[in-house]
Amino acid sequence: MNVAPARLDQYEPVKLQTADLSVDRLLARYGGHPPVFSDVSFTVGRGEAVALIGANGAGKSTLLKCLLGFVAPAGGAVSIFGSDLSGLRAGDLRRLRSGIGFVAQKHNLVPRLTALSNVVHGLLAARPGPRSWVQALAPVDSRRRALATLDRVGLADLAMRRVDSLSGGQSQRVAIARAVVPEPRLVLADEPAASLDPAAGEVVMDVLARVVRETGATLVFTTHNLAHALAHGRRVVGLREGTLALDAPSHGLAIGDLRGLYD
Ligand SMILES: Nc1ncnc2c1ncn2[C@@H]1O[C@H](COP(=O)(O)OP(=O)(O)OP(=O)(O)O)[C@@H](O)[C@H]1O
Repeated sequence: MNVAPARLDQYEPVKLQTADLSVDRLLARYGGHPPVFSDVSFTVGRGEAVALIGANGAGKSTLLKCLLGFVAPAGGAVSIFGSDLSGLRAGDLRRLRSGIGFVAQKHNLVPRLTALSNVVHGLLAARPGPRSWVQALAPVDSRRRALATLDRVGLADLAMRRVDSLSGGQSQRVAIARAVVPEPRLVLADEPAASLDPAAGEVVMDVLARVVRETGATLVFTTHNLAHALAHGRRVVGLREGTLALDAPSHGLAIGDLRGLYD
């Protein structure tokens, strides 16, 4: 992989005070297994969109789990919104997580509920404790916000349809609406288009990137689709052989530059 050192040198790191997340010499492992990766450091600035790529098993999902605090670092540190996750108590970690929107490869919507109800749930889930009761007592406001968000992902017409009657691409757009309706400062997406056909995948990635950009939120998404990585990531971060092998602005990269990550 010959792009890594040059690209890392070229890249001007974002200033720490504007960072929404930073990963410093991160080492992740499961139990007594060898590390998934080590010495991974990068910073993502407020409002940036970053694509995270790498071969199967490189550790992309593990890295997202570290960012959410579901996998504790075995070495190094993860900071989100300026807080070192290792220093947070469980309640504070839960609160921090509730400020992060998450889109999974397979949507985790409630199939028997309408698209609208699923998006309303996104609002309630983001307000743990007594405030969720406040929302529950103000369903008109919640439904109005949820409907406006469904409109932004192009699904206002299908708001009252049960999710189990929607296509995979439509469901994934509902999942995006559910993730962004509380206006999170950070959105993480783990292969959001991977289970869709190419056309639906394009639509989902376009919608995700646009809606996140419109809210000014920061986006980190994993993908195996290198065209999606270059089109929707302002930066591309690559994992290979257990460490960071690429961190570069996407505008100077071509798909061929990324193939070395998969050798
Ligand atoms: N809960 C777990 N317990 C033990 N090992 C795990 C666990 N989750 C993942 N791994 C291992 O960690 C490594 C990285 O997995 P991870 O899912 O993070 O990779 P990935 O880059 O997201 O892969 P893919 O592109 O296939 O989704 C793999 O070797 C995987 O088998």
